[in-house]
Amino acid sequence: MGSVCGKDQQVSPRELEERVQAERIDQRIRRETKADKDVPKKLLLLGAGESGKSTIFKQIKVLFQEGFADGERINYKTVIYANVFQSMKILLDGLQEFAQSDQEKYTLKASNKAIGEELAEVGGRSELPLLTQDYAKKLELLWKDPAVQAAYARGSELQLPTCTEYFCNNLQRLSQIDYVPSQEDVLFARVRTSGIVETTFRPGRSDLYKLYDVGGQRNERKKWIHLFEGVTAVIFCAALSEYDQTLSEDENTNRMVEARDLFDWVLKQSCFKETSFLLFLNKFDLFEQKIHKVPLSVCEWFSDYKPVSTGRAEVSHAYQYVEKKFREVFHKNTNAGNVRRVFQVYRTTAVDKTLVEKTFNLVDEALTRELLSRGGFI
Ligand SMILES: Nc1nc2c(ncn2[C@@H]2O[C@H](COP(=O)(O)OP(=O)(O)OP(=O)(O)O)[C@@H](O)[C@H]2O)c(=O)[nH]1
Ligand SMILES: [Mg+2]
Repeated sequence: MGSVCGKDQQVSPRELEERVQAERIDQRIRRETKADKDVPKKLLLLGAGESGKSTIFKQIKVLFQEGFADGERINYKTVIYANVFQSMKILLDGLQEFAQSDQEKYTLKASNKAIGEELAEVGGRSELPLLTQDYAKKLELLWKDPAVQAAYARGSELQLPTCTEYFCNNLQRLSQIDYVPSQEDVLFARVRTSGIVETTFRPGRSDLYKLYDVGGQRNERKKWIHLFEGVTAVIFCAALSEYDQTLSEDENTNRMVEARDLFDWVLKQSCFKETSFLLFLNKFDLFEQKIHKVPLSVCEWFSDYKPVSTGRAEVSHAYQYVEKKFREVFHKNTNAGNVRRVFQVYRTTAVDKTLVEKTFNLVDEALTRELLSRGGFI
């Protein structure tokens, strides 16, 4: 705000008094925010399995820390290879199941049958091999086989990892002798989180944050409770595109319904009465593809959804509907008078670095504004 007295200006006593007052507030903000900058604000990433929490966590390292060094990326090679072999094994098992009702559509080309048998056996081993160029050629033949593509189109019924298409479209590159995974490959690599991981970061010149990532599958959730004290904000991830999928740990429960019930449960926790909630409606890239093929109403929570049109307008209409449903859950659990519990919804694609950076700038802005408002500064 600068000096209270301009050189050439005539200032009335009332104006002077206002300026002195403003300068005092400014000084207090500067003092207190400087002290606060060194005390990390606690952020929890919560959400069901495969909603994208660890991918957001990895992006923090890429965006606000040193990224993944060569050595760390090389360590991801075995994870990526395991993702590839397991994806193919799931697709080949799926073929067998689907072939029972449509033999012709779900049978491999005669020239690929022997390769299919070999790779189904490899994919089932507990110790998976390295992806040699020979394996990559065979996997590529299978991936392009119309029967495998038909099974992939029904991937929602198969518990296929989200990264299947990304890695299967890059088999040649992945199998080069000197292959070192790129930062993007690391973001797509799927490892189920078990336990709790934490990191401290500062986006730009802003506040210091401590971010916690947890395992989202049901058997992991009992560990969450140890983190619930002193939380500035919960980042709740829900995968938008999984409205037609069931849980990998319980094939009778729809993933979106699980996300709703989990969100509801987290909101009810007494430690979070005044905690801010940042809802990341994630996997938007996959949602916008799927919405044209699978009606939103297949999910029981969205049974009354009516599409309005086709194309981009429909994507946006469907997204807004889902956002509204989550907002209802938040408001059902939050008294109208509780202005302290800030709620923001973000449409995210966790594998998109630029978008995650923009989202975190918005998150930082929202949390800073909210903390200033709590301190009575604004
Ligand atoms: N295409 C796409 N893939 C995503 C997105 N977000 C996450 N993924 C992929 O989805 C898979 C699962 O993501 P994770 O970040 O491991 O999910 P999680 O919530 O940590 O899962 P748990 O550790 O089991 O709780 C990974 O292969 C990610 O690369 C997204 O927005 N778009
Ligand atoms: Mg995880």
